Amino acid sequence: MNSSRQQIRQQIRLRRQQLSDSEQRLAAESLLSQLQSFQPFVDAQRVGLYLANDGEIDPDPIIQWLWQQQRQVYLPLLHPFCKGHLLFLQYQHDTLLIRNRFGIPEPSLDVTQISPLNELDIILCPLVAFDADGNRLGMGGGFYDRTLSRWQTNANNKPLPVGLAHDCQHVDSLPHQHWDVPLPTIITPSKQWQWTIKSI
Ligand SMILES: Nc1nc2c(c(=O)[nH]1)N(C=O)[C@@H](CNc1ccc(C(=O)N[C@@H](CCC(=O)O)C(=O)O)cc1)CN2
Ligand SMILES: Nc1ncnc2c1ncn2[C@@H]1O[C@H](COP(=O)(O)OP(=O)(O)OP(=O)(O)O)[C@@H](O)[C@H]1O
Repeated sequence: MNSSRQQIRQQIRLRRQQLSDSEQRLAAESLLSQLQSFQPFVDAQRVGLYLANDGEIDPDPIIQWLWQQQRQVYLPLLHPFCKGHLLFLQYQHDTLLIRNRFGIPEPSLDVTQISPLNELDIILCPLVAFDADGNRLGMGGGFYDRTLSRWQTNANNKPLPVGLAHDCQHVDSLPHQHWDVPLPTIITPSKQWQWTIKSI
């Protein structure tokens, strides 16, 4: 089970790393257009995002649009004490970014900039692969699984998780584990995938 997760991870990571710069730019612009017709995104004031790494679809056009619209953007920071957990800190033009141990830029720890998770309206998540049932395979740290594990039971059902991916990250089916959190929506440059998630 684990080795096949690992194999899929490697295969799909390679696939997205091989996209050219112009394919990446086009994908990123198309993704913003898709989101602009997704109502929960249009209504969101506080949005969790990420900075592109490893060939991930680049949220930069989304971030620029949100800033223009005076919405708030939050980025993940690896929790300094709580292994495997993320904090979300506000990202503004002048936010100081420092590379984490994976080489991904993240805001430096400033407690005044932290948002409680359930005060984010929506969280746009990176992923490595997704399948026809909305199962998500990530980089393997379990960070987003832990972050999203309680969204459905939060009183306000926030934040709404939405996966972002290139079309080539879709696979027929993924082996999943009990801690995997299926996503109700995944958006690619060409399509909005929606699933009804059974309430728990
Ligand atoms: N852009 C982005 N930011 C993110 C994530 C992500 O998937 N994408 N994360 C989502 O969880 C968290 C970071 N998780 C990550 C987990 C593993 C690796 C990684 O490159 N692993 C290497 C091994 C590195 C090592 O162990 O030193 C590898 O698999 O090659 C990167 C990020 C938080 N920030
Ligand atoms: N909700 C959780 N509570 C405790 N441990 C968890 C939870 N979710 C995942 N884990 C642990 O994290 C490890 C990695 O999980 P998994 O391979 O599913 O990560 P991933 O979804 O690929 O990564 P990520 O969410 O960071 O993008 C697993 O070994 C699992 O034990």
